[in-house]
Amino acid sequence: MTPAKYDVLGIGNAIVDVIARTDEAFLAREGLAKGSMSLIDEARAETLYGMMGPAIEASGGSAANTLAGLGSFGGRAAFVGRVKADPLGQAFRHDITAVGVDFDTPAAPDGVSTARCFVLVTPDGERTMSTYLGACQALSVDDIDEAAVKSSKVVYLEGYLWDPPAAKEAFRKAAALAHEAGRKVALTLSDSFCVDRYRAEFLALLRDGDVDILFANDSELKALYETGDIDAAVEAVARDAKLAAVTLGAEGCVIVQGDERIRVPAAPVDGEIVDKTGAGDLFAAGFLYGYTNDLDLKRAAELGSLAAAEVISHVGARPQVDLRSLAQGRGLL
Ligand SMILES: OC[C@H]1O[C@H](O)[C@H](O)[C@@H]1O
Repeated sequence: MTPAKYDVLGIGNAIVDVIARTDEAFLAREGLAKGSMSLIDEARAETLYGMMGPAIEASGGSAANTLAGLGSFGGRAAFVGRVKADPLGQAFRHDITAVGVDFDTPAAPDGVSTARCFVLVTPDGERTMSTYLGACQALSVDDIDEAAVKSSKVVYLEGYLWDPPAAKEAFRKAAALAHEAGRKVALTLSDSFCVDRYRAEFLALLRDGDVDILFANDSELKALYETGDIDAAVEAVARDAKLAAVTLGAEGCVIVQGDERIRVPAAPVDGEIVDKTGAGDLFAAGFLYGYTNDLDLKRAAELGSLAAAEVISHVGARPQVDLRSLAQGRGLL
């Protein structure tokens, strides 16, 4: 196999987050299920924005957050996703390339605007997201660069890609190309409601061997197997997935490979939990950095836990410190 250019090539929705604090009463009034991601249209996006308190805008998007984290660890990453040639699209491109991630997907010159995710953060740090997909809906198979995919150790795909109509074909093409080249395919389940929408397809991807590494949090995994029992869900995923990294919030994580279970505690958070947005994305960043740089699974999970703890200590889903230095300071690299 030829040497890889990238550790990870990620394909995902290119989104700018609009983040504001809120309270439980607002969520209830607006019919928003706490902790979930729901899709909204442009009219609803404008209404919601009008009702939100003071907000900050910051680049987001689940897979993009993961790649930004991977870059911060010193990994080599590329992103595929669609923005429009508008100010938010330019900001998204600036932020991801500024952390060293290659992003060559051209911006759509016209049509709907760059995607926005309205992130409402309650006092307990939980985030509730409403996403207007905008320009992401134009992502298609034509955006998949065969050479880049084949030259990446891992192709990382977000479950949210099942929402924009043409993106799942891009997803399937990238996965097939990666396997043709002897590379690995990773999938994050993204959100328990997303799992509810596409459960059968996600299970088929696992059972057909289209996915080599699965990322899920406890609610996503329980949704996948339609059980309230996380231990039962872990045993089920052990049968279906070659390798799974399951995050369990304050309980840390468990890495599942055949009969092996590697449990790693949550890393301590510096101060209080401010905003849980991006916790799973940054866990995946650390894990994939370790995995693609030949560290053992336990160390990879420790890097994931460290990155997740950093991102929930502040507002926004991208790291605010150099993760490589942080990991070196903790003796993990
Ligand atoms: O996982 C968090 C991300 O999901 C949504 O896609 C938001 O953009 C946010 O940054």
